[in-house]
Amino acid sequence: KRLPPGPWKLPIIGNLHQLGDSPHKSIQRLSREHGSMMFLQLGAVPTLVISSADAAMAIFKGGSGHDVVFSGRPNDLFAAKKFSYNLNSISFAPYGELWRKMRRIAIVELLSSKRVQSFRAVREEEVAAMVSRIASTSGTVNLSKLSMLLANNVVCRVAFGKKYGDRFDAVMHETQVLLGEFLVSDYFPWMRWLNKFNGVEARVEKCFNELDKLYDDVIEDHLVPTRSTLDNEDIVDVLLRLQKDPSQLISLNNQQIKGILTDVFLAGTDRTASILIWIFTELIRNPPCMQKVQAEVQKVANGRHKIEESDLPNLIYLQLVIKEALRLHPPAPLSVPRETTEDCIVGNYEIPAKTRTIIDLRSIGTDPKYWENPNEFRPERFMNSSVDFNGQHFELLPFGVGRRGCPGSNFAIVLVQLTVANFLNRFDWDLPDGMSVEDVDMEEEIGITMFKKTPLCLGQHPRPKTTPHLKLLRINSNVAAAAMTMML
Ligand code: HEM
Repeated sequence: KRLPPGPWKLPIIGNLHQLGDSPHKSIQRLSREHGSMMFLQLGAVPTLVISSADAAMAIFKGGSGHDVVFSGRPNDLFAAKKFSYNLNSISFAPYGELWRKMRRIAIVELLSSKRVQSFRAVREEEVAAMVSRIASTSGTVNLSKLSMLLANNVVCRVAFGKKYGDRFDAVMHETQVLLGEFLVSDYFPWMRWLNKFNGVEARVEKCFNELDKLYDDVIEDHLVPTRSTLDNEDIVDVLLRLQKDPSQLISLNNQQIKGILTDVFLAGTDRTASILIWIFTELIRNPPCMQKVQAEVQKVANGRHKIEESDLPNLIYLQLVIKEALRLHPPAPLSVPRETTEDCIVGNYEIPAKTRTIIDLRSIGTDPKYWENPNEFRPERFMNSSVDFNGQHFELLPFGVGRRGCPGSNFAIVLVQLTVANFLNRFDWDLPDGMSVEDVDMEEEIGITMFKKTPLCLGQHPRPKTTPHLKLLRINSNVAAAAMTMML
């Protein structure tokens, strides 16, 4: 086969030894040497890495015909298979009828603009509660921890109707760890027996059983006959309603409902929290951007303590800041792995069926062909630019691309905007005493979501309440002048 180029490989392990502790960085480095379509042999798994906008375009641009072939997911990742209820989730279902029907439910019922809008009160209440919590803290706050807690609270209420607190936190954290862990059996399927001896299987079973029990409890809470969902269905309500609806294309079984809940939970919590942390990390390192975005937020707040969702369309610079953070720090930098469903030819290369495909979203977002000074945080680059993260612009793909692209971007972005805006409206932020901008640690911890390795701890200083904007005062003085004239 005319495979794409790649580094030399060792017998049996292939290129695995070249990935090291930070696979996303090693892959980026190797791609620079071998090209933006690179072939790696990871143990027994043939792997294609796509790392430029042009290479992504060659596969996913409408009309190339390859999008479908690259829409499979691997079906033999040990932890993913278990936590997706044996591939009964949107993220891990094989490309085909089941996936299509579940994805349709996600798009039409769970994550549509209307549904996201119906969760507005939850977001506003939880962000306000977090602002009060920060205000009552003296000294520095751990923004990494609080971002995670906030995202978790919102997703719990939106998905389950109430917060489940520590019980959920712990089990979700362990699920993430297990999904992100390097497992020998994922690269050498004949070594699956190893998971029994190194404790992985026991950990996965324990964690899965806890999660499953939790879902059972949540579902039971939703089945009490007195429960009223007239005005505000949560995601479990919607899924249970669809389960009973004979007009649906699919009658979801409980395994599938739980698989979808895991999708929502993992993506909704971690990826949202991760980008919040990176946004604040970049703002604290770039004081002019911080001042500019804060000035914009305060202008729009016009003396009010709260930024509401109706204010968000007016926060133009804030939107550029979020786009720029997603470009430099896509929360899933290597996306969710794909697998080719059949042999295909891309450009000059032959790509065999069952090739695992990694889309290196970070390399794409920093492709020097499309981005000037790609590693600098410069939100202004998006001014007067139509480039967006909706999967249509191949140089910016933080939410992935093609038919398996992320269906949850609306859900995430509105919470991110609301949180950043309110945190900037209510507080000034600075680095803890003795720390300078150069000391901010940018090291990343790669799992299925890429977090900042060391927690982001910042000083917060409540902002004094400002008087309403001058324009309003001017209106008031005009009203006063008119009243005076009338009196005279
Ligand atoms: C900042 C937040 C988020 C980012 C950066 C993100 C990113 C991604 C990426 C890169 C993928 C893989 C796409 C591909 O294969 O091309 C993905 C898939 C997915 N995401 Fe998100 N995501 C986010 C938030 C969410 C939220 C909030 C939800 C749901 C509540 C969600 C649900 C999903 C699902 C279900 C898939 C699998 C889609 C499929 O296989 O058909 N995501 N996401």
